Amino acid sequence: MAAIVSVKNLRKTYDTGFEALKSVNLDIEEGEILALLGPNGAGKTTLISTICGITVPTSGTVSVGGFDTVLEYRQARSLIGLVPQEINLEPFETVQNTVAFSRGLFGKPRDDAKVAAILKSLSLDDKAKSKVKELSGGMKRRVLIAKALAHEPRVLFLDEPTAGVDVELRRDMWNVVADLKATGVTIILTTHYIEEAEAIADRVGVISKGQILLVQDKAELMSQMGKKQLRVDLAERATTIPSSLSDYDLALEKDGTVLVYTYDTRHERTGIRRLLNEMNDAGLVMTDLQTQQSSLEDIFVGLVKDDA
Ligand SMILES: Nc1ncnc2c1ncn2[C@@H]1O[C@H](COP(=O)(O)OP(=O)(O)OP(=O)(O)O)[C@@H](O)[C@H]1O
Repeated sequence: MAAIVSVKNLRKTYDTGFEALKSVNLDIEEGEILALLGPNGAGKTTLISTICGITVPTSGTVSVGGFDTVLEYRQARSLIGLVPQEINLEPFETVQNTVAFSRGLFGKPRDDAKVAAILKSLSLDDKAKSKVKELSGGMKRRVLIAKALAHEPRVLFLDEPTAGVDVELRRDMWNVVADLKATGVTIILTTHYIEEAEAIADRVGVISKGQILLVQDKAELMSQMGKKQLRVDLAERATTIPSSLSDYDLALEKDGTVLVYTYDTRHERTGIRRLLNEMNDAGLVMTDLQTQQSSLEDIFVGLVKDDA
């Protein structure tokens, strides 16, 4: 698949001297959902607003649909829809006008049918004539998305779309995002919530302290999640792993006093019983054992901690 957004060596240092982005490189494929995960202050909003051309980069380039976001701002910006973190709607305006007005801002001709279709796709058709202030929080979030889609962008950025919303509304938003993807829109969302990335992303990027630490296919990350470890305390320190145990994914830790066996929980047989027998045959005496599961959360926390 071709990259619709290409970020090259992007740096952003704010006037305060704070380096919010440190040479970020990222390609976003057309039609994918990419979730950018990161702790508070990691630089997620800075990255999104720089890609969208709202924040000017200190150096580096961003292209969207082949257009440079600084040199060809208008063309690039017309391909982008941005759903901000904060609800920034005009309370006394109707839903329909809010969306139609936003379309006009991008120089698109008036098209009532198009606006109606966008509202319908977000189940807002029966609210078209309602004033924004009359809507529930969930409906307002849908209006924000409708507004961002008004000029028919090809790439939609959602900055923390479910921050502070209840579980039901979060799931509702996930369905909205999945429906949008089905229409061919490329979606980039930032989130604090690991389960959100798990639920909807095709790829997951982890950002910390202004750097992208990893961008990986979610299924691959999930397969790492499926890994479990058995940690066996040994009665005596071992210097090498006996060759009779070479079929197992084993490592020695804690100066040879702990043998760690990594296995895939999705396999029907873990091989633990056989391993313990074979360890016994090889003369390795165990004094205790524990198992631990690595999760996306562990991977994420580990990455962010290593970066500290
Ligand atoms: N206009 C600004 N001037 C100076 N520093 C800024 C500015 N905007 C953001 N920062 C700093 O840059 C860092 C990254 O902020 P950013 O909002 O991009 O992070 P984030 O990952 O989106 O965080 P959150 O999840 O809390 O929204 C933070 O330390 C923030 O204080």
